[in-house]
Amino acid sequence: MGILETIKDPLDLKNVAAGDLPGLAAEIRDLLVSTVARTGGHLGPNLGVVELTIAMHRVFDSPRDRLLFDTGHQAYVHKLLTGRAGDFATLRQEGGLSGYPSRAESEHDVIENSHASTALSYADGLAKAFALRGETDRTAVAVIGDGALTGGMAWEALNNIAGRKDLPLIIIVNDNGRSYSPTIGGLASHLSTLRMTQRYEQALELVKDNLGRVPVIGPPLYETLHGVKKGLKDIFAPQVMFEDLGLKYVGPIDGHDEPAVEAALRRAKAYRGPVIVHVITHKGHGYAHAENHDEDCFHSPQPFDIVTGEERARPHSWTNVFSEEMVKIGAQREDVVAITAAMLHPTGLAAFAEAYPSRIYDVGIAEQHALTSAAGLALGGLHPVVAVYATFLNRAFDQLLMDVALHRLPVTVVLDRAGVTGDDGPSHNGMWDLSILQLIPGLSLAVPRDAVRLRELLAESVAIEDGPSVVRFPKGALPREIEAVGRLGEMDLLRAGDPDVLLVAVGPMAEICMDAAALLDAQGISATVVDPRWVKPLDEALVLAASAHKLVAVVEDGGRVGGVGDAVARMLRDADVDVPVRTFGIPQRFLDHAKRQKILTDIGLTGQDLARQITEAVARRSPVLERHPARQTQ
Ligand SMILES: Cc1ncc(C[n+]2csc(CCOP(=O)(O)OP(=O)(O)O)c2C)c(N)n1
Ligand SMILES: CC(=O)[C@@H](O)[C@H](O)COP(=O)(O)O
Ligand SMILES: [Mg+2]
Repeated sequence: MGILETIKDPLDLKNVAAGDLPGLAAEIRDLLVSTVARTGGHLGPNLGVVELTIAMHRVFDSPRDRLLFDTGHQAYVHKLLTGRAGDFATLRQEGGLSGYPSRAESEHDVIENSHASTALSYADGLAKAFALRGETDRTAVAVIGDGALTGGMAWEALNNIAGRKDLPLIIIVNDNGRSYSPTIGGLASHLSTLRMTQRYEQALELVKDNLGRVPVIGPPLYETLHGVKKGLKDIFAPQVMFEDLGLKYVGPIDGHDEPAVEAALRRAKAYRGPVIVHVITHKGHGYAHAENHDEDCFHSPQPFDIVTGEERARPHSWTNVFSEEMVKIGAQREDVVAITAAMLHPTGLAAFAEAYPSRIYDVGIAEQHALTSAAGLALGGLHPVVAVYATFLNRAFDQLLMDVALHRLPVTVVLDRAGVTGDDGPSHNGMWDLSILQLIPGLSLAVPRDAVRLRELLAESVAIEDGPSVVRFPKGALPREIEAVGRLGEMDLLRAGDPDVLLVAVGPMAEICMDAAALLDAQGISATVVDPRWVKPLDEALVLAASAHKLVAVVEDGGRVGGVGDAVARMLRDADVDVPVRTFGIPQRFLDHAKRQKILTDIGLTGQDLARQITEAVARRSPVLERHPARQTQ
């Protein structure tokens, strides 16, 4: 029996002999690699925190102490140590373990995240709550990566935490020098100076030796540690930064030396005030294919071959088309620059960066800054293209509204992973943008239905110079191309029908709308299909088209509340066109993780389901169909 099998609860881990911990770490790594090779997932980040997570659970008493993982993508080891090793094979599968902390899964999971840079704020609040309730024995512990530490919220939290010297709150900076790519910016340079210096090994030894000697209680202990640190301070300037913020600093600690991490955490815990423990780890540690993976150390690989490290081929995707197109646009337009929030490769901007290295800005995990910095670039005479995942744009709503749109600035935002993404669960689905973007005055919003339209609409978007434009597309493989049979204003007519139903197909929903139309035809219901291409502003031609039909059905891969369907209904109301409008989209709830296609099927976004629902709707409204109910069941 392996050691991991004996750990049903963190308490069991505390009883494992120190000499057995390297064996446990090796077991965990094997399980991480063999599982993620099959399921895909966040391998590199988790391989890097094996010893750190073991040490955390040996030192703290979860769930009485609260262990928080920023972003949450590196919580697999935590899951394994909190009674979920037996279920680990179900990772990221429908009904199985989530790829992030999940409150439904375990009392040891406190927050459900995946959006970076929030954990310190949660920890701040928890520590304040413990204090106010007199629960003085409890400690809030947050692990945050060097990447997540580039996010503005983390610094807002640090500022507050530094203001409350009485709160027992431990911030573990898991510094592996990388987000996906190497982490950028002044903070990253500070940290990397510390890591890269030739005297780093010497420093680790010095800290380790001194940690071994100091007593394990209270502030006097910290003063001893402080003395150690002051000694280091002479050698390394960068750590002064945290001290200058007023936060106690312990480190740097070799994050793969479990006893050293444990010792540092015990001392930090004993201090009973806010402490930063700076831990140096290697992303992908212990699996050579991850460690040597230049692009992102297997940050989140597809399923892969364990021996060769070769990932399952990714299909030609929307991201690839955007990537190619950006290089072309860059050649034609010297004023076009691009911004990524620490996701150069996943957003497809790497090719642009290679072609035009002076025109790419990686701003770190800082979507708010990305948008307002884009506004500045636009004020300076450039046309920025900001590429982010749709769900992360939520962060920067106010910046897009007030800093870009109010100033009518030419900024193009490109939203990848729009609509249902699936495997990453509720926080990753890009189901908010179609609703929140409808609120922004002067913003133009394009939704391409296929690769041809993505090229077309991206070109049209960067040509807009009097306000922001957005292009959004989903995760994964490109759909089949659907050619227009005509044009209605700016809209593409995909299928001409008689005046029964007008299907408004929002971008990639065109495919299922065409399927539905064919099925409806077989039921004797004629459907016209239009793709508006621009869902904001909506084309006036839609009013005329709608008034010529008995029912309008809008189909979108966004939340139903406030989305395109609602915009169409409002437009028709305002024009006094009295045609019923049905909206089909993502129900306004948090969707559990599952495969994207499975979720789309479950929520009725398939040709067959649409046809069924529209048939029912028509039947409810049409006297003809009511008189001939048999037609409904054909
Ligand atoms: C707000 C937000 N923007 C972007 C991302 C995408 N993202 C996920 S993990 C990651 C890098 C995280 O780096 P770090 O915090 O250093 O953790 P590591 O993976 O290196 O352990 C990024 C950019 C995100 N999760 N949240
Ligand atoms: C944690 C995070 O935000 C990313 O790592 C994300 O999970 C990647 O998603 P994709 O696999 O769709 O690029
Ligand atoms: Mg990192």
